[in-house]
Amino acid sequence: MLKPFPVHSETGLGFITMLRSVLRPGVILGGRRTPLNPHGRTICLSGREKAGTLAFSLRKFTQTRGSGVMIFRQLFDRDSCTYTYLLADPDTKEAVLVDPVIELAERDAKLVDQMGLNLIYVMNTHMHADHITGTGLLKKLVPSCQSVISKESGAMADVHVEHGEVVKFGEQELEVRQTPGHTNGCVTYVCHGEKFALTGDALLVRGCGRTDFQEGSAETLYESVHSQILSLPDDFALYPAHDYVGHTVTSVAEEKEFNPRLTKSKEEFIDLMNNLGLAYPRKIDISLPANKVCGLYNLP
Ligand SMILES: N[C@@H](CCC(=O)N[C@@H](CSS)C(=O)NCC(=O)O)C(=O)O
Ligand SMILES: [Fe+2]
Repeated sequence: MLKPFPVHSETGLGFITMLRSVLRPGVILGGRRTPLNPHGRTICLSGREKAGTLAFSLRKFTQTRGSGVMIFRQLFDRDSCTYTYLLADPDTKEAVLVDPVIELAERDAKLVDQMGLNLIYVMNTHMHADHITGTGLLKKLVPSCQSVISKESGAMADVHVEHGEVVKFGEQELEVRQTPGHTNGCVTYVCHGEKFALTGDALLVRGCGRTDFQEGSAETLYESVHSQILSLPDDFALYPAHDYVGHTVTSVAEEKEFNPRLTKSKEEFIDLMNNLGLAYPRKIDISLPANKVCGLYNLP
């Protein structure tokens, strides 16, 4: 049975307060209270949902879960369909950006400034092949921040992280989990306190990263995703680095049930991934050399 996944709040209202505001007393379906959307319209439940499945995403400025509070923003690049994440500790104001895009580095720096945050790390989940990372430009725009990427990526950075290490900003923590297969340097950043993971291109919503370049391996990806991501608790939210059809977030439970690639056997998965027949990313020839030096290459 799916459980609702965590909500990352953007208004300063607590999780419970927000849930109360969308739960209308007395609306029960199949023995469960039925959430309404903020406009008061009942969400229509499919057959599967009526059987007890309800997954929904509500997003506000800050989120309180237990004693943990984190500022969480998901930002989007329409050209490369990349998600960039801004995470911050509201008490110390320390912030990190994950997977920024060079064309939108000024947008990201402006948001950090407007929110009064102190950007300490600009991080990447892997060496991207489809766009130039905003890391180098952000380091110019916010000189005090440091770049972060995995040691395995082979890319230049101020800080190289390895499996099991923890990135701290204020009281917030991200565990580094090595999830190779899309590239050999891919990592997933897991936030246990807020119950979510930033999966990069290892796991996409109802999909996964391709494995046909950058030392990709379908077998390795299958093992990484199952052992390091889908082994997290069912209600962990999973945020990808890309989405091409409009999804924003998923959960461990959803992907274990609905991912059309990763619910297959390992042999079927390898066969599928080795026959995707995708065109190479348009910008691969400029992105890889630039990202090897954390996007500092030929900066304007
Ligand atoms: N059309 C895009 C590239 C699309 C693409 O290859 N995406 C990658 C992630 S970026 S390295 C991927 O792994 N896709 C998985 C899939 O199943 O599509 C462009 O030209 O940039
Ligand atoms: Fe990628």
